Amino acid sequence: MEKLSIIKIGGNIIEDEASLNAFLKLFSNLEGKKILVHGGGKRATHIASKLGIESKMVNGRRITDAETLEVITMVYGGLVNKNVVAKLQAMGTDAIGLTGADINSIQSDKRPVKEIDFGFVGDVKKVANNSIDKLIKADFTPVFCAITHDGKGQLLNTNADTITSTIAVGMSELYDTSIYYCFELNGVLQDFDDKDSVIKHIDSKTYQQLLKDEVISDGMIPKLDNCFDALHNGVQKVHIGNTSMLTKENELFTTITL
Ligand SMILES: Nc1ncnc2c1ncn2[C@@H]1O[C@H](COP(=O)(O)OP(=O)(O)O)[C@@H](O)[C@H]1O
Ligand SMILES: CC(=O)N[C@@H](CCC(=O)OP(=O)(O)O)C(=O)O
Repeated sequence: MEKLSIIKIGGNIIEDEASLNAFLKLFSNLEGKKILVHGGGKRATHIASKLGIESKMVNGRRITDAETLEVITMVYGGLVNKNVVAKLQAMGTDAIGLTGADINSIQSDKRPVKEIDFGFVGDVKKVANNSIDKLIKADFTPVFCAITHDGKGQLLNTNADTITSTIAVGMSELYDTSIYYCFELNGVLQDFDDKDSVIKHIDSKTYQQLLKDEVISDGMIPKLDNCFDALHNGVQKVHIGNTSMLTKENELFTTITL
């Protein structure tokens, strides 16, 4: 099978113009078939606050009422996505920006209300791998933002890490698929105060121990859950690290296996 890399960039990279440009240069030069997924949670929180809208997060997920959905649609689907696409075009990569509604690429169900009502948040149901593959085969580079739809006209907010793992699972029917979660740190850290204390390898067993020892917290827990979901469902390899892990020179990052 041909190789496909799915690369996700976190909100802190997007916030820093120099880091974003450096990452996009690496991404642009990366050989082989590739898909980019971006978040932008920080930017959404910032712009919402300028509009007088308070952001509420529960378990790392944004409570998305109708007003917040308008903000995230403008920020993820517009501002961030189109800037990234324009920068990639300037670097010679024929990028196409997408939400999950475009070419019906990612359908989701509105999250059912249990203890918490997350509002317009979607849990991914179906990835149109063959439609996405048409773009890839035509030599376009898809750039996805953190928005899906329910197929009935409703846009839904969906965490970018989850979008990454579910696209990767869908595409693994067609390609030998690897995920690269790029963020501002060098990888999953043993000691949060020592930025070089990267845990080079995590498997299901060591993950349970890390949880028990409270070495990982916050956004890292759903990120790792997404990694294991992907590995259980056909994805070959998952990596977490800073953007330079996309180069052959950097060997300091975390690899996740089952
Ligand atoms: N052991 C750990 N190593 C690295 N990051 C950790 C660890 N435990 C918690 N984290 C937190 O997880 C965050 C990454 O998750 P998240 O904010 O969802 O990422 P992203 O920037 O990719 O959206 C880091 O910024 C860090 O604050
Ligand atoms: C439902 C939900 O929480 N969606 C996320 C989507 C953005 C995202 O995931 O951005 P980062 O990768 O930059 O965190 C949010 O609105 O914050």
